[in-house]
Formats: sequence, C-alpha cells, structure tokens
Amino acid sequence: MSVQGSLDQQWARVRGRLKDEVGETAYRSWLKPLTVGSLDGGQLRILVPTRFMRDWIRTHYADRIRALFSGENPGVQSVEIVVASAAKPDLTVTPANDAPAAPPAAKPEPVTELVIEPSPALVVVEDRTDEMSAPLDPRFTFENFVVGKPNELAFAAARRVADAQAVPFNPLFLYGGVGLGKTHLMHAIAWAIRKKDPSRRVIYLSAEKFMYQFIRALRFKDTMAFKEQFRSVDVLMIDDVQFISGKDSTQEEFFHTFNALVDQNRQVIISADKSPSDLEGMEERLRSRLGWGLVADIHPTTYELRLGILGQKADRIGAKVPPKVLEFLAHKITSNVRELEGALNRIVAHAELVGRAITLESAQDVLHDLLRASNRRVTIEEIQKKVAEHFNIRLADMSSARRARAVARPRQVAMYLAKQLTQRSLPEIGRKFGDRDHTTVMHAVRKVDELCGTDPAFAEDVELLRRMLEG
Ligand SMILES: Nc1ncnc2c1ncn2[C@@H]1O[C@H](COP(=O)(O)OP(=O)(O)OP(=O)(O)O)[C@@H](O)[C@H]1O
Repeated sequence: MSVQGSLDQQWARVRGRLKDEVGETAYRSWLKPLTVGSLDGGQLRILVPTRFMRDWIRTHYADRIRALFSGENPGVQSVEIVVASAAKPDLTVTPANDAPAAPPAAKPEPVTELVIEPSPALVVVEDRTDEMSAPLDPRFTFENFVVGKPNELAFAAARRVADAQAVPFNPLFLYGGVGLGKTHLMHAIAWAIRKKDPSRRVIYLSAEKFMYQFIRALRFKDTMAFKEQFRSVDVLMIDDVQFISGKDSTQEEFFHTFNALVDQNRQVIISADKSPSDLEGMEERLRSRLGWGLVADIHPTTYELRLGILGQKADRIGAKVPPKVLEFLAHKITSNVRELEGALNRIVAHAELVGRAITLESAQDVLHDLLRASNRRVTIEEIQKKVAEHFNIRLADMSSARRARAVARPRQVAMYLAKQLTQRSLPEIGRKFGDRDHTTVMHAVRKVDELCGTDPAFAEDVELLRRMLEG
C-alpha cells in the first residue's frame, strides 16, 4: 500500500478514537472535516478548511491528535494544522444515521503546492482587516438563530443592518444578559454581509481585544496605523463593550474611532450586557452617543423559545431526543441559552457513549449536578399552578367544589405531589385545596398511586410533573 494510503488508514483509526472521546456532536463539528496531508521528517500535516477551524483545532485537539497518531505510527513526532482548500468544511451537519465518516477525501496535493485559501463561502476578511478581526463561529448564522418574543426586535434589527443597502441606524446597540445570543447575532450579521459583498471590510472583535490592540499600538508607537486601520472599515462590531468601563484612555480612543466611522456613514454595531444609559464607568458623552441609533434588548428566554432552540439544535446535530425530554429541559434550564445547549449536548453525548436511547430518567441522571444547583423548596401553590397548566384547567379549580373527573383528577395529582414534595401534613394540604378534609387528601394519594401502577401514560405524566417541580 502507498504511504498516503496507510496514512489515510491510520487517520481513519485516529478519527474513530477521537470520535469516541469527544462524542458525535463535537466530532461532526470539528473533526470530521479534517483530512490527513503528508508526513515529512516526523511532521504530520492535518488539513483543515478554514482559518477559524485551524485555530480551534490547534488549541483544542492538536495535542490529542499527535498523541493518538504517534500511537498508530511511531514516525509521527509532531502535528502541524494547515489551512488547505483540499479539506471541505462540513457546515451542514449530517444526521446521526448517516453513513459513518466519508472515505478520505480526494488525495490532497503535496503540501508545498497547496493553494492555501479559505473556501469561498467562508471568506474571512483580507489583508490587515483580517488580522484585527476575531474569527467568526460558522454556527452563528441567521439560519441557526431561533426567533421568539424575547429576541424578535434584536433579530429584526440585525437582519436589517445585514440586508440594507445604506446604513439604516447607527449604531445598532444590542444588549441583554449573559448567553442570550448577542454574539451569535453579531457573527450572523458579519457572515451575511460578507456573503453578500465580500469586498466590504467587516471587523468583529471584543472590546477587550480592541483594548489590547490599542495598548499594543501605544507600546510600539504605532497608533497612527491603529487609527487608520480601524477607521477604514465598512462595518465595525465591538462585542461586550462594558469591558472598557473605567478604562479611560481606551474609551477615549474608542469614542474617536466610533465618531469617525459614524461621521463617514459606516455601520457600527455594539453589544453590551446593559443598556447605554446603565453602563457605569462609561463617560457620559460616550453613553449618550451609543444610544443614538437603535437600541435593541434581548430579554430572558421564555419556555417556548427555549423549546424552539432545543428542537432546532437537536435536529441540527441529528440527535433523537424525545419531546418530553426537550420539554423537561426547557422547563428546568432557564438561566441562559448557553447552559441549555450545554445540557442538551451532555445528554446526547452520554447516550452515544453508553449506546442507549435518551429517556427522561437518563436525562435527569446525567444532569443531576446541574439540576441540583437549581433545587429549591417547592410550595403547594407552585404545585397547583404547574399541575393546572399541565392539565389545562383553571387554577381556581384546584380549590373549587367541582367534581367532574377532568378537574378532580388533576386536583388529586396536585394533592399527591404536595404530599410527596412538601413537608406539609394531610390536614394542611387539605386546607390549601378549598378546605377539604384530610381523608380526601389521603384518598387522592392512594388513587394516584393506584393509577400509576395501572396506567403507564398517567404514571409518566405524574413523573414528569414531579421532576419538573422537584428540580
Ligand atoms: N435564539 C437563539 N437561537 C439559537 N441559538 C441561540 C439563540 N440565542 C443564543 N443561542 C446560542 O447560545 C449560545 C450563547 O449565545 P451568545 O454567545 O451569542 O451569547 P451572548 O449574549 O453573546 O453571551 P455573553 O454575554 O456571554 O457574551 C450560543 O451557542 C448561541 O448560538
């Protein structure tokens, strides 16, 4: 077999091991698009399709690839990650039941002859702009952004900025709590603008990076070049601007850059964790300037949005997750979208690792640490509310005298859960349910227990409610 042929085989085995280690999701996003290049004097070249991936693989996987590869082939002493057009980005994630890893791609050319350029769909920016801009995450596109009430204004504003011929409002100021999609929207704007018109110079960077570049320019007495570079872009995006609060000279420089760009009618997009007027430690004139354009806030997620995001994400990674598990997650993980995605990834990775389907129980086991963190004492009122919502009856019917089964059964479930999840005595529980007698509560507990034993669908409902309330 040729040298390349056996390298390909070794790479296939290494990839198999990596897949086991990192899970299907990370594998498909990061490792599947890689191909093996040449082995030269102990140095193995791994080819990646984009610069973004190169940086990511270097920091996250290169050491592990080297260790695994040298296990396969002792001739491999080091690994170099190289951007090459021979490797194809796999941005559209394939479903889980797809055929396993494609055979090694068409043989890459010898590395010395490779055309080293990003694929056209992913053109990052050219020349110096590229050095200043941070890499864009290929998953952060408009298509992958789920729109709901809490983020519809921010989304619409971002789309407008990306699609408009002329600057529609300046600046666009996006703000909201941690992990709610600000960075995602900014990257999406950058991708959309670059796709539409690759000649437009777009810079995306965090306020922190802006500050470090500024400090470096000061140190190397290069501030003129710094100013020119920033002031000659078409679109400037600065993420997490609150970082420069209290950093006076960076603020000053930023203020001038900002004014210069707005005066030239170039688009500026800013994100922060607070509204312009609430940015403490920011000069008044800058705060007021930041609020001149369109200020769009992203509100905390609602249950529906969380469910939508989970559904989209599960589809995207080709994972089979029962709707009940998605509902459970959307109920329990309310902090932010990053945590929500993290929880889903953990459940999927675990199921793949142990080779079993995802169930409500397995999800709860995998996430027990996370869920425990949000543990709290549940009240009878919360139980009544949740149960009423679940069975679609009025909250008032928890205490009403109505005895129709459609109302009485949910009421019994709520009594049962009150007994299980709170320290309240039977008479106390009875009082909270329209002054009922403790024997009524006792009867409800027995009835629900009995039904759980005979009706699996009912048992599942009760279990779901219990888990949701219990945390
Ligand atoms: N509406 C949404 N649809 C799909 N994914 C979303 C949505 N909102 C957030 N996400 C995802 O949640 C994660 C966190 O989002 P992002 O990094 O944009 O948050 P952020 O608001 O910039 O947070 P931070 O304040 O920490 O910078 C990302 O993986 C992002 O893709």
